[in-house]
Amino acid sequence: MMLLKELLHDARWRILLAILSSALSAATSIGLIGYINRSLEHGLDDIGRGLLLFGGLLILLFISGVTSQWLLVQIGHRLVYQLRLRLVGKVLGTALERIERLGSPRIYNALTKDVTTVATAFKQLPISLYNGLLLLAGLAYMAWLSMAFFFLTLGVIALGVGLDVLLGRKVKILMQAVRQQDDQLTEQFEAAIQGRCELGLSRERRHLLYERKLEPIARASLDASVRADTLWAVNLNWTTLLVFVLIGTLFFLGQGLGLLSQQVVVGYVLAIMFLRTPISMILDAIPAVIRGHVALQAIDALALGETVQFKTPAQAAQPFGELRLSNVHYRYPGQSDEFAFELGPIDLSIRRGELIFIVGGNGSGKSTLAKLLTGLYVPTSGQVSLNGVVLDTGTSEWHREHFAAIFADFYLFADVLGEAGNHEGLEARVDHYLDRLGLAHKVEFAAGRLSTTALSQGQRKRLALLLLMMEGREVFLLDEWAADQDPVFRHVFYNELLPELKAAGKTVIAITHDDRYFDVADRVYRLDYGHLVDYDRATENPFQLAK
Ligand SMILES: Nc1ncnc2c1ncn2[C@@H]1O[C@H](COP(=O)(O)OP(=O)(O)OP(=O)(O)O)[C@@H](O)[C@H]1O
Repeated sequence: MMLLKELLHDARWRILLAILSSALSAATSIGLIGYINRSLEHGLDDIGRGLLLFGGLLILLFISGVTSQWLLVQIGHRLVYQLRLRLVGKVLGTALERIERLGSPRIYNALTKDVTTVATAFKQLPISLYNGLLLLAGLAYMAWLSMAFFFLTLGVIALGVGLDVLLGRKVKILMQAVRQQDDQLTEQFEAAIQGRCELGLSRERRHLLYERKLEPIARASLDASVRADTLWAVNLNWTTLLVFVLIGTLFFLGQGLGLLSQQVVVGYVLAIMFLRTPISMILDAIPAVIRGHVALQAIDALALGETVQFKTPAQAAQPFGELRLSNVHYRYPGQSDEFAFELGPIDLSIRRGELIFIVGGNGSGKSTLAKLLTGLYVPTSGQVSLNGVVLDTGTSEWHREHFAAIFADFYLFADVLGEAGNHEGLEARVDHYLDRLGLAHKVEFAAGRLSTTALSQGQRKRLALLLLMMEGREVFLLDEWAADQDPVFRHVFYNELLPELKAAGKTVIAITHDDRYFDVADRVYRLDYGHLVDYDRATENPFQLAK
């Protein structure tokens, strides 16, 4: 909700102007009805003056209506634009642990579905505001016609609103369920797309996904949606019924019992018939507004961080000197049971220009350690410091500025960025590395972009290495980079590229299992279920550790 409040605050002047022009438009509409009613009752004394007044009111109605709608439409679309940008900004500014915990389906749904739902709701708000003002003007006119009957009208309205509130609550609960089911559905959609090879091979797995996972969630979502819309349809018909109850009472009191004058009856009937449209438009808008509210709650529940800042950190990245870990422990958030993985205690110091290898079995904590070293995770206890500056939420961006990494689940961007954050003057170096990495025949570099990223896994990793070389960071972290390379290229990597990086003053931390090349490293460490120990190249074999 904070996000919406901020955005509404930014648009407060536009909103005020829109309310004023909507009020003018609504007052003019009611003025026109009053004028017609008065003319029916008293006749027209002066046709010229009457036409002028009627024409003037029509022009005012047109101008104020168009102005209010123009302003309100702008507010609605701007809100979508700002909401999208702020939300992506917040995702970019949120700690990696939180993003990993939320999972991609929830974030995708917030960025795509929730933003659109909030937008749809917000686009209803201006229309409802306009219709609400019309309704108020109509009620004021009714009160002026007959105060006694106006109180009766208020009683009928209270009956209508009472059911609205009651059903609105029920509808909201159903819509919250539908929203949760949306996340579960997106999870299954993701499985259907990402698991296409496995699903293509296994009829049983397709059956499981379609019949036992997807279909029950889709059906529950269908049932809840139908129930919500049916409840609201009942409400709409109840309102129509109340409108006719009001008109019937009016005729009974006026024509039957003679308690109301002809002018009051005709005025009321005209006003009620006129107000039927704004009333039904408001009621039509309510489900969309409830959905918008549910979507905003879903966005809030993500508990994203602050919007990312694109300006350079106050402290500029300085030459890398030393990375030090002192008594570092790390536990994944929310993991507290006895089976939870814990990294640490870890004490380690890595100095400029060193080539460090880390080995260890599956699940021993190598990737977790890599994220701690690069500042993507903040330790649960103990200290990580770079050039003596302790890593915390305030310094983590500055810390990260020193690193470039290729993780096991890396994403390959097609845009190439140099040290200055653009692609100017990179052509010769990119072409040189495309050639060295054996990709010159497959990939071209033009206008700052690689011509393709649709390559084999080993080739994609080579392109990732090229991007990393261009960024000019001081410390490289490579998580099992060579695992997907052929023997020839593995040799080039360990015997040519790594020594070249070291000679250029770069610091390289490589997670690897390639014991044939361990002699290239200055130091080799072994991770043993979260504990870091020195690895003895003379006596140990990394593959025994994986047992
Ligand atoms: N996002 C996460 N949330 C909770 N636990 C996690 C998460 N990621 C990893 N773990 C746990 O942390 C432990 C270490 O995982 P990590 O990925 O660091 O191991 P690794 O040594 O890199 O393994 P591998 O060689 O298989 O890549 C594992 O037991 C894993 O279950």
